[in-house]
Amino acid sequence: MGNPHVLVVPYPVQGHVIPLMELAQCLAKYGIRITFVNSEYNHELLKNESALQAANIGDRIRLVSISDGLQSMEDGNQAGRASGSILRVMPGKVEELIERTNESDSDKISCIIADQSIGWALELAEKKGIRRAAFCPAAAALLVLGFSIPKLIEDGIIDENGTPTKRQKIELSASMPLMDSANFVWNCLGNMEAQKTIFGLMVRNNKSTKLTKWLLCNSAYDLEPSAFHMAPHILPIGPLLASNKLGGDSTGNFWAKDTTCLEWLDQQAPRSVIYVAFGSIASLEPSQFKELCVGLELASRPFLLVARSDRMLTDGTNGEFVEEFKDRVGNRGKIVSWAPQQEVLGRSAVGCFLSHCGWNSTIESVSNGVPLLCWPCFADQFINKSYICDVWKVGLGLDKDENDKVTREEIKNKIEQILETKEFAARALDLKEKVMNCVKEGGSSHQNFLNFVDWIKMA
Ligand SMILES: O=c1ccn([C@@H]2O[C@H](COP(=O)(O)OP(=O)(O)O[C@H]3O[C@H](CO)[C@@H](O)[C@H](O)[C@H]3O)[C@@H](O)[C@H]2O)c(=O)[nH]1
Repeated sequence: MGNPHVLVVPYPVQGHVIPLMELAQCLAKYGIRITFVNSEYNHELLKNESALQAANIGDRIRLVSISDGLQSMEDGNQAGRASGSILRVMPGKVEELIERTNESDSDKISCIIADQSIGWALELAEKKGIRRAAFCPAAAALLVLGFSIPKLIEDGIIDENGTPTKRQKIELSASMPLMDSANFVWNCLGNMEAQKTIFGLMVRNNKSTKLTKWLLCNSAYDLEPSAFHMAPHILPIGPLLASNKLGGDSTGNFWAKDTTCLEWLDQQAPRSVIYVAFGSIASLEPSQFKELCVGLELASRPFLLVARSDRMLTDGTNGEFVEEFKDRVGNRGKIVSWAPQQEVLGRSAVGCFLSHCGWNSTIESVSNGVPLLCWPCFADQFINKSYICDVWKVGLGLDKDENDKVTREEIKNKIEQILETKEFAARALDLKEKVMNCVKEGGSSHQNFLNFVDWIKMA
């Protein structure tokens, strides 16, 4: 019997592929062979990524592609539509891949690690008699919220479709983040169709997750003690970061990282720079984007802004505006279309991170002791914001005005407040130490990971 062979199946968007790729590399270090399944579109973006090639551990990680039924990256970013299409097309393709791979006796798949948000992959593993594990790239609190759906219905907080019966704030248990029923992950997606699809999938995924005893999560006991207390079967193995591996760059990026910003950062004073990025999906509408830029300008401090041309600069007028803006701020500001984010957050020049609060961005910031300014846009980002501001107290929220806009004054004021109030940086450094201890040898996340490796090798 050769080394175990694990099939890793992420939900095909950037914020899920990066942490699953980190997990794949951690497993490969322990001699486990990996077949990593990408959608055709993502595969094209990833196959030339130099960091990934460099980090390939011998021949242990093999990237393969299958169709996900989506026509474009943009389709993939429409939560409801994407999930529906993925559900129709991907299971059949993954099944074919398993059958093809298992034709060879020496290559048989011994385990499937499926993204928790695609529970069908666990159902497929069960049908094929293959051992299986689920991995959640988001907070354990999101899983706990999902598990609480029957109780939320029973208590009359939501109806059978997930629609809140009234607007209210709920706390699933003490020290869990407060959740606004208007911002439940399934009902801040923009339309009813998306809500129904995502809500239905969460209910189904709750059931599929029971098909394995391994429910891993990219989090740590020290980050979410109450959530893990409520659902002790969730096992944190995070934060999974490039810096936790043998070293090297973060991998799994769909776009080329502009590393010129690292040289620029190294010329700035310690804790002076505001790093601004909204992950891979969120976008600001043109007038809000301009207001953000003017707010950064008013703050009179160095800033590094990630503005992808397909998300932030969609309106033609933004392009022109950005050129004028760049002229005005000169070397005080740096704009890139995709940053090496994990490396950026590790630089001493970064004083705070203005973020949409995707879970990866949240834990990357926390792991580097960087305080956050929170601008959540959709899905779990509101829960993450609540952790940052109310539970860990390592950040501040950016409030919207009566026109639903974050104004330039609000941006300038909150930047000043977070950089000038020393307690935010002190608490962020304290949290960093606790969290990084979890992934060190002997730490709780590390131990969970080793137990998981042992289980895979028992096959
Ligand atoms: O210039 C950039 C911008 C982002 N990143 C990386 O891209 C990832 C972005 O992930 P995340 O912060 O989680 O944001 P999204 O891409 O929006 O992630 C989706 O997936 C997450 C995990 O489930 C959810 O928490 C989010 O709400 C959801 O939008 C992170 O690893 C970043 O380091 C870069 O490397 N360079």
